[in-house]
Amino acid sequence: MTDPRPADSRPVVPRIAAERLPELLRSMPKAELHIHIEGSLEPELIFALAARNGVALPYPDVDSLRRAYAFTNLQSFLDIYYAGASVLLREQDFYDMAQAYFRRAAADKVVCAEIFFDPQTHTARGVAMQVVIDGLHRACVDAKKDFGIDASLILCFLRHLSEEDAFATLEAAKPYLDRIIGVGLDSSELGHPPEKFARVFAQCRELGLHVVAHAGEEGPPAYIHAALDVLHAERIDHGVQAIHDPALMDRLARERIPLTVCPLSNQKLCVFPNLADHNIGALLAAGLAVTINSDDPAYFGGYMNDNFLQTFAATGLDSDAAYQLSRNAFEGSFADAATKQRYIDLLDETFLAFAH
Ligand code: HPA
Ligand SMILES: [Zn+2]
Repeated sequence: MTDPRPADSRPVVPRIAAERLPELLRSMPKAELHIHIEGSLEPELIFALAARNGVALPYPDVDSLRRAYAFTNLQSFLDIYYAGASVLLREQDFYDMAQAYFRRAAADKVVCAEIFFDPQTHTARGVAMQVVIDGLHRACVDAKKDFGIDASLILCFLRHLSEEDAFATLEAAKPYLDRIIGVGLDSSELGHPPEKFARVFAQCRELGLHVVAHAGEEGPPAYIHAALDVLHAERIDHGVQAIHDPALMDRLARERIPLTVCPLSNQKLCVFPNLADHNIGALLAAGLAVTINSDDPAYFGGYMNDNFLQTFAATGLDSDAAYQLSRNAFEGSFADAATKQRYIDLLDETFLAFAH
């Protein structure tokens, strides 16, 4: 069998026949680097938690809530996403939400999950930072025990809120920084460029936290430049608008900056008209360190395997791309070098098993 890939550091992995691709995509080990845990809250759990906590919802039942999931852009989603999160009040609620995600992720062969959470969505409703972090952290510890998933937490600042609010959030999180691997930036992108949070992120870096940021989901390439140059983001969440800036594309490829791309999210929020129009193939072909992720799986119609299977079916990506996407995620994770190698060995073993 000939291997068409360039003779760089990549190992020789066998190409898998197209008819076995769905099975390969389902069974290969994965890292999920872009998942908002509040976006994993399924309508059934929203209603169960609302009943448990005596929270009134503006929808009579699960089906009518689900019918409201017809989004036209990022903001139309965020409005419903923040409303859904209003049922989360107690430590056990955060635990139950995260545990449900880990159960689904394990079924999709996720072995490493770096989870975003939005504390301001909760502290603004009077829920203490400790309640949020205690529940999520306990679920992360049990994820290893129950599902074999290495799970860690990334605190996201809401960019539609002020710098002052972000600083207050960082202050409230300081007693718990040993349970957080990094910080991110999410919520409404347009009109809220990364520069707004330059000083907050500078302090986060001084505290030894990893830094990621949403940029170039709906916003222009300039926001990706700013995430890299001003916030010193180590990964770009989404980043698909980089395609409009050739110099930026060169830089992202040269520096191997991971892009945590979320195809079903992009489809549901009308970033691309159809999945078949997604630019993931072009980003990969340009040598960018692209990964596939679910973003807000309960709202966008799919978890990791749905994202992989539907994207490959719609765009015609092959098994070489599958290998590269999974490997990019392991290399782009914040795991230590030995753990990354263990993940990559697992990936290689899967491909070798499929070749026989
Ligand atoms: O896709 C997203 N973009 C920005 N903020 C978010 N918060 C949850 N999901 C998203
Ligand atoms: Zn996101």
